[in-house]
Amino acid sequence: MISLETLLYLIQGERVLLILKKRGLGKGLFNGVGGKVKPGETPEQAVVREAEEEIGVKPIQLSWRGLLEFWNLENGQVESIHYVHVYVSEKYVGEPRESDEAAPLWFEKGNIPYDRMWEDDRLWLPVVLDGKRVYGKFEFEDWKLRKWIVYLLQQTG
Ligand SMILES: COc1nc(N)nc2c1ncn2[C@H]1C[C@H](O)[C@@H](COP(=O)(O)OP(=O)(O)OP(=O)(O)O)O1
Repeated sequence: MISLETLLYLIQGERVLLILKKRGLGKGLFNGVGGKVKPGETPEQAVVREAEEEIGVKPIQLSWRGLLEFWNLENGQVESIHYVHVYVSEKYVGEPRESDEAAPLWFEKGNIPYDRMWEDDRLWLPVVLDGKRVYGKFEFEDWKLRKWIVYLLQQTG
C-alpha cells in the first residue's frame, strides 16, 4: 500500500497542539492532526478536512514544512509506504475539541512527549518547530525504526 498523508501542528506562541490518537495507525500515541489524502483532494484540502473532523478546528493559514517518507517492512518485504506532507498553522478558527478519532492537548515546545510518539518524531519535529523545513526518509521493520536520513531544506522566500 502506498498512501499520501498529512500532518499538521497548530502553534500558539510557545505551545504546540498534539492529538492522542484513539484509533487507526498510531493508536495510543501523540501525533499531529492528519490522515490520508482522498482522491481528488490536494494535501492542503485534506489537512484542513482532517483538522475539522478530528478536532473541530479550521486552519486558515498553512505553512508547508516538509515531506516525510515512512516505509514499513514485514519479513523483508515492503508492507506500506506513507508520503506525508507536514504543515504548521498559527491561525485557525474554532476551539480544539475531542472526537472519536482524537483527543487534543497543548504542550510546551520544550516539553514534547517524545517517549509517547512515533520513534521518528524526535528526529525531525524539533526542526519543524524551530521554523525550518525538512525532508526525511524512515525505514521501519514491523513499525520499529531501523534506518533514517533527514535533510534540512533550503528556505525559500
Ligand atoms: C511511522 O511514522 C510516522 N510518524 C508520524 N509522526 N506520523 C505518522 C507516521 N506514519 C504515519 N503517520 C501519520 C500520518 C497521518 O497523519 C496518520 C495516519 O493517518 P490514518 O491512517 O489515521 O488516516 P485517516 O485518513 O485518518 O484514517 P482512516 O483511513 O481510518 O480514515 O499518521
